[in-house]
Amino acid sequence: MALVLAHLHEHASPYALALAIVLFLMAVHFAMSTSRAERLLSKLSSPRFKLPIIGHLHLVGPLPHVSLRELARKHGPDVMLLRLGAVPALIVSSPRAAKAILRTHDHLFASRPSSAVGEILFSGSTNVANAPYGDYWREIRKIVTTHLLTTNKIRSNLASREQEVRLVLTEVREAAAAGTAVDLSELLSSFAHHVEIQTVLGRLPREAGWSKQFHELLEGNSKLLGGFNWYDYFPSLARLDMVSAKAAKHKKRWDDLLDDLIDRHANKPVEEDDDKDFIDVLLSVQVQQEHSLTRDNIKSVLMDIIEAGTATYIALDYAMAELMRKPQVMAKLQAEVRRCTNKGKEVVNQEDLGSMSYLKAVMKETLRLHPPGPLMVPHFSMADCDMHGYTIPSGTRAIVNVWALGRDTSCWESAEEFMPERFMEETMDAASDFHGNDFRFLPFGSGRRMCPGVKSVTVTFELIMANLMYHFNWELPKGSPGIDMTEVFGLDVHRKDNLLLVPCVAQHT
Ligand code: HEM
Repeated sequence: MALVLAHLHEHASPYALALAIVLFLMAVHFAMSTSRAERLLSKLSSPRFKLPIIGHLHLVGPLPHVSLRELARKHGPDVMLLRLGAVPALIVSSPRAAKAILRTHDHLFASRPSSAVGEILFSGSTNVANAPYGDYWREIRKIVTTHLLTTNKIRSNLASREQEVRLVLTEVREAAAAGTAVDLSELLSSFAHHVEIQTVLGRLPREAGWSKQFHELLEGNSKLLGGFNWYDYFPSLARLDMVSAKAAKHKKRWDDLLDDLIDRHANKPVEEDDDKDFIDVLLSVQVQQEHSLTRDNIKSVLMDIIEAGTATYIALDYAMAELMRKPQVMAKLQAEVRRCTNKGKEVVNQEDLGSMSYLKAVMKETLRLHPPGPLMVPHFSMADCDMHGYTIPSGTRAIVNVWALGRDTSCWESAEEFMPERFMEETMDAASDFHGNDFRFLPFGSGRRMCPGVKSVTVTFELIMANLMYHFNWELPKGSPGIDMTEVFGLDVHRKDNLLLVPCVAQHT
């Protein structure tokens, strides 16, 4: 390069020479910073068997949370470095390391890595979950937490939640009367998504077609964004037309639906503050110009909220599956719910839930064993930091294996067993919660990027579970081989098979 510059010095114009010098300096800077980051990362523990181009990707099986735990046991129980294609990733597998990333260095690790497909689907990653750390993320996160996920708003949405519960109960009662099985997975999925759709669209009358469209769109998201996607690890390939075109086509379908819904809201007057659904809120924020939100920003945030129903459904499905595998736990839960609810109630409501401590323990235990996002959403560092004697360079992706934390045998007794009692008052783990303070148990994450939906999910989970326990007894269909807990890894981790159960109306009601 120096020879080329000397040659240019003799023969080229001053302008070309200046340009060449700038390019040369940029190349030197890039090479130096890359090699510095590489040097720092190479000090971290890492599996030896790395292949050209794909790095360690071949060591990650179809259930990445499981393979990462096995690899961590051998190569880095706290942290290890994996080369996932072109991307170095810090795999965090112990409470101590999770605390370092999500508390001690939370301010440095609070960004998100960019994802080529996420950029297209969320109009430049302008949803809350994918937005890089900065002013824009702070603004939209504040809008979501102050207008949608407050205790008051959750309380004012209770009527619509209870209405969704009623619809589920009606379907289950019909199956009970006919003596047939219900597809509880399907029913819970539709319930959890409707709760979120209702929050977003509340003011519009329910139209059956939307639900189907949202369902298809969410499935599309899961296919494009789910799993250990190769295009996240080979960013330059992701820009190839094939992937981009698919994502752009899918995004167009989201746009058509959301634009229609936003237009309908914009053309209808809103009277009371309490009647405002989330689209109203976002539109009024836009009109008052409190924040510079574009329509694309609004659509990205709506997609986040609608997507969130999936994790709630997965938690409910696992809870019912575990209860069916442990009839004594189900009986104990039913006894509590029936004891704490007045006889003959049509719907167990939020006031009844307060004293149901075993129900709360069942939710915690479900999320300990089956966090719907076992690897959370990746974090991304914005500056160098020192951790356990290593310097982690800026621009490193961190993947926290919360599934492995929840099953760590050095932290939990009988770690693989579904035992809600561990979270009851008389035990050591009773004080443990999922609000991001116990680093053994992080189904909602911790720190600045922690899930803002915790309170909302808790109410939804408790309400529907209490009602299913209060009104019905449950059995497996005749000849059923039992509950299959085989998992599938996608955008979230869920059970492979749908849960088919035969309900029977409980006599006490
Ligand atoms: C069982 C249900 C749910 C689980 C297990 C769950 C879990 C998570 C996790 C692990 C994260 C990433 C945390 C991190 O990176 O540190 C997250 C982020 C997020 N969740 Fe949830 N979530 C659930 C339901 C919901 C609901 C119902 C909503 C809203 C209505 C919601 C809204 C969000 C948003 C907006 C983010 C992005 C936060 C950010 O990046 O700043 N989630 N969630």
